[in-house]
Amino acid sequence: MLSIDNLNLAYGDTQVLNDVCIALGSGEIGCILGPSGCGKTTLLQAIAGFHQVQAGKIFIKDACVASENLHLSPDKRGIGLVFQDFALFPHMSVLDNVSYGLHHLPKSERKLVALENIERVGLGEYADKFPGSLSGGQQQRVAIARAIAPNPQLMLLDEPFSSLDPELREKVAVEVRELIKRLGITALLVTHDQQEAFAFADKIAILAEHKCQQWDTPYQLYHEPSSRFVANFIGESTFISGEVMPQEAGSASVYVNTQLGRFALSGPQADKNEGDKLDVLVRPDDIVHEDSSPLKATVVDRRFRGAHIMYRLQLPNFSEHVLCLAPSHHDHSIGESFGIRMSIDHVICFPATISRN
Ligand SMILES: Nc1ncnc2c1ncn2[C@@H]1O[C@H](COP(=O)(O)OP(=O)(O)OP(=O)(O)O)[C@@H](O)[C@H]1O
Repeated sequence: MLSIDNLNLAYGDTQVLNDVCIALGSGEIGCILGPSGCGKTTLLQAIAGFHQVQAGKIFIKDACVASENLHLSPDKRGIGLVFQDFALFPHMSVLDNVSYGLHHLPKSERKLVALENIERVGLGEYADKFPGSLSGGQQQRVAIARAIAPNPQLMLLDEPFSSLDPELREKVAVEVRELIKRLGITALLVTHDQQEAFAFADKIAILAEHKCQQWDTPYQLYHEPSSRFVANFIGESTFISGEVMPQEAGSASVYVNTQLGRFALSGPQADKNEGDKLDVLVRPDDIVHEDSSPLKATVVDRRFRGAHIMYRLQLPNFSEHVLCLAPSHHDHSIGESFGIRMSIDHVICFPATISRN
C-alpha cells in the first residue's frame, strides 16, 4: 500500500532524509520513531505531498506519487491526516467537523457519510456536540472520523497522542489501533514515544542520522537490533564484554565467553572468529533474580516500578554494570547483593568498544 524507495530530501543545503526505505502492506500500521529533529515529520509530510523530494520514489497503492521529476499534489494522493493537536474547529459540531473534508460529495450525501463515519468511531450520540465538550480521547476519534470519511487509501498520524495526559496516552493508542485495524485502514504514525510505538505499530522505522536504521517489528527491534545504535535506542540495554572461544572439535557452534557464562552465537551472529572481542547486549529481562545462584551482584541503584524493580547491578571484579528487572517482592537496598542468572534466548553482540580490565 505504501512503498518508500531510497527517499532523499533536503531543506536547502541541509540533508534531512538520506536513502530512506520503508514499505507497508495493506491494513498494516507502521510507525516512525526517532530522536527529536531526525526528520520524522518531514518524512510524513513528504508522503502527504507537502515537500518535493530530491531523489527516490514514493508509491501509494502501486502508483508513483513522488520522485525527482514528479510531485502529485496532496489532494490527489488519497491520504487522511491526523495532527498532533487534532486540528478540530471548536465552533463547529462533531458532524460539521467530519463533513468538512467531504466537499467533493453532493450536500445531501455529505451528512450521511459524515454520520456513518462518526458511528464507525463509536461517537454516534455525540454528532451534535462541540469538540470542547468532549474528552481528549473522544476528540481524537473525531479527528480520525474526519480523516477516514473521504475513504483514504492511507492514513498518516503525526504525534496524535502527545496532547493527551500520559496515563491516557497508551489507553487511547490501543483503542485507536483497534479501531484502525477493525476498519482495515493502512496507517503510518510519527512518534518519539517508544511505548506508544510498541502499543500501536506492526512495524517500526528507527530514523536517525538522516537514515532509517532499521524497519522491523517491535519484537525484532528489541530482541534483534541490527546496530548498536538501535540496541541503545530501543528499550534499556547494557553490555558486557566477551570473547569468542576456540571452536570445539566436532562442534559447529561458535561460543562467546563472558563473566555471566558462555553463550552460543546463532544466525548472522555466528559470523565471528576465535579471539574476537565482543560487547554482548544484556537486556534487563535477561538477568534473572535467583537466590540459589553462586553468581552474586551488588545493587548500585534501584528504581521502583510497582510490579517490578529495575536494579542496576555491579558484577564482581568487573567495572561493568547490568540492569535486572526483578519482581518487586525481591526488595533489596543499595549495597545489598543477590544471586543472578543469565536467561538469554539468543545472544546479540557487536565489536567491542567497552574498556576491559
Ligand atoms: N521548513 C523547514 N525548513 C528548514 N528546515 C526545517 C524545516 N522543517 C524542519 N526543518 C529541520 O529539519 C530537521 C527535521 O525536522 P522534523 O520536524 O522533520 O524532525 P522531527 O523528527 O519530526 O522532530 P521532532 O520530534 O522534534 O518533532 C530539523 O533539523 C529541523 O530543524
